[in-house]
Amino acid sequence: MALSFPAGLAAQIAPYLPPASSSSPSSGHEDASRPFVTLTFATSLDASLALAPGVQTHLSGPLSKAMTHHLRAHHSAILVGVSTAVADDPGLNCRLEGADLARQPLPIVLDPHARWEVSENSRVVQTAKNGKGRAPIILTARDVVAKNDIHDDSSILQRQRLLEQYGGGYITVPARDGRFRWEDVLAALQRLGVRSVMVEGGGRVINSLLEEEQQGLVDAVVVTIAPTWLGQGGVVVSPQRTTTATATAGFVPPRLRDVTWVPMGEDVVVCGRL
Ligand SMILES: NC(=O)c1ccc[n+]([C@@H]2O[C@H](COP(=O)([O-])OP(=O)(O)OC[C@H]3O[C@@H](n4cnc5c(N)ncnc54)[C@H](O)[C@@H]3O)[C@@H](O)[C@H]2O)c1
Ligand SMILES: Nc1nc(=O)c(N)c(NC[C@H](O)[C@H](O)[C@H](O)COP(=O)(O)O)[nH]1
Repeated sequence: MALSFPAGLAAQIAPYLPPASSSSPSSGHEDASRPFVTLTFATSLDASLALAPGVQTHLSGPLSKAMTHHLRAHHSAILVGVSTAVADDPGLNCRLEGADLARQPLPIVLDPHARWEVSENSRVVQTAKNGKGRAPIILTARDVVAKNDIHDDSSILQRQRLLEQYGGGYITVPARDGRFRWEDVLAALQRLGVRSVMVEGGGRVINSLLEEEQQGLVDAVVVTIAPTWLGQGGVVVSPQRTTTATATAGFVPPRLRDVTWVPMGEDVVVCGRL
């Protein structure tokens, strides 16, 4: 069913959206060499994204869910980690009333080891096939693809061919110990023509972007807080402190600035900048 997001709420979120064009003076995003980055997710009162790894948990109420789709309509890409793609089988499209293909964001999946067995049955592929969204681009570690693409029958190549039919595919990014540097991820997106990306999760993706040395890459933060406790054992947002920071008495924890709290039904959405 198509979602709708009230104009009054949209006006309160507007200052945190990426600029319509990179030359907009209101953006606060001076660096045209990389895309505008919005970090956004829904959390419980105990900072959980899901009841357990691999379990999809609906936290957002109808209004904050519509807000997420409003954000999707204003970004050129949506990024998730492979465990979210596997757990949720997401559509990764904008399902707002009147959203047309021209305004659909490009789904990006961080999958260094090419673990996601994306197929014709995956919801994101079905969505692209039905003209309701775009096929995903999967970012894979350079050495993983190098090992596989010499075999014509390798499953990565089959998946690549499937995705290419709909305009998606794999691209490779340098990795160290199976991890990409966010600068390299953003540079790859920039080369694809992505001007703005919303990073939706899951836990490992969010925590890695909130590590001290990566925070400078985040332009806006939009977090939905739902009035529930998921309990221990969930997927928790709690970034690693660096060794020096932990050992230093004067450690100043990261804090949002330019903060706006927007009640949305039973949830509250907190917007800010890092
Ligand atoms: N509430 C929400 O807003 C929300 C949003 C997204 C996902 N989720 C939930 O979160 C759970 C998944 O979260 P998770 O933490 O298990 O996994 P995840 O979705 O963060 O994916 C983790 C994987 O992504 C890749 N990855 C992450 N950062 C990387 C980096 N810097 N470089 C290279 N690869 C990187 C790695 O392969 C890693 O194993 C699911 O249960 C899903 O339903 C909730
Ligand atoms: N805003 C938000 N509220 C939630 O309660 C929840 N579980 C997610 N999860 C984020 C995740 O990135 C995607 O929303 C899902 O993977 C589903 O994506 P689709 O709707 O199928 O496109 N996001």
